[in-house]
Amino acid sequence: MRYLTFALTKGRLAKQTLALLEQVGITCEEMKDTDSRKLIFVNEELKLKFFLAKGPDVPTYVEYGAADIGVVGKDTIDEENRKLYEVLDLGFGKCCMCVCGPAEAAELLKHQQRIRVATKYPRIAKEYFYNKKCQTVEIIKLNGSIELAPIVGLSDVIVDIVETGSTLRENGLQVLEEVCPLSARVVVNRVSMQMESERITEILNKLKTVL
Ligand SMILES: Nc1ncnc2c1ncn2[C@@H]1O[C@H](COP(=O)(O)OP(=O)(O)OP(=O)(O)O)[C@@H](O)[C@H]1O
Ligand SMILES: O=P(O)(O)OC[C@H]1O[C@H](OP(=O)(O)OP(=O)(O)O)[C@H](O)[C@@H]1O
Repeated sequence: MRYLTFALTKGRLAKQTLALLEQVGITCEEMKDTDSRKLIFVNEELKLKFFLAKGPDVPTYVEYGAADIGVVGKDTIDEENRKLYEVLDLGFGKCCMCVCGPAEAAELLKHQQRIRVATKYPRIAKEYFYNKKCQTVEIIKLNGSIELAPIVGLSDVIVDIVETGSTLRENGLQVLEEVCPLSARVVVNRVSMQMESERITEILNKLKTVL
């Protein structure tokens, strides 16, 4: 039997992903050693391999078949736009993609023809404003601390993830429009879905019973 490989997202989603897999008997003791520099982990009994990667790299590994299955945020799936199947909503990592800014920017969104939008998610932002059809946007790609942009005058608004809203509140910003709800999803390589359909379906069915 060949190994099935999982690409899991490092960081915020990792703990809940591992806990969920554990609930359905998919365990990997080695992976819990957070001090280790080891990158790939094996469960010989189940013939499974696991690795942790940066979120935006997970869809890449899955599209190319280097991983059969991935767990990644919906934001990253939409932004990366890779060829893969999105098969299951895991219901954690819940947050919302929003257009945010200072209260005054609400007027700009209604009336101003051209606005500047800072974001880590240029594709999602472009598509959102394109579908609204009423505005020309200049998208400015940033890599973090997006809330800074309207404060220092780099942009009028931002498109970013809001979870508790505390980052916005602490910086005098607010949600102006909601783009879409987000959560962690399971993605599957297109060929693996055909070739390993039985094993993958069994894993997905087990996961569904604990969601
Ligand atoms: N408050 C939040 N902020 C950001 N992402 C969140 C939040 N809550 C849930 N998520 C989800 O967790 C995923 C991974 O978040 P994480 O913070 O680990 O990555 P990141 O912020 O993109 O990475 P990095 O900190 O390395 O830049 C996101 O893609 C998103 O789907
Ligand atoms: O609504 P909240 O609960 O405040 O969470 C949202 C914040 O968390 C994320 O940033 P992250 O911590 O990933 O840091 P980053 O800005 O460097 O990406 C996101 O980009 C927001 O800034």
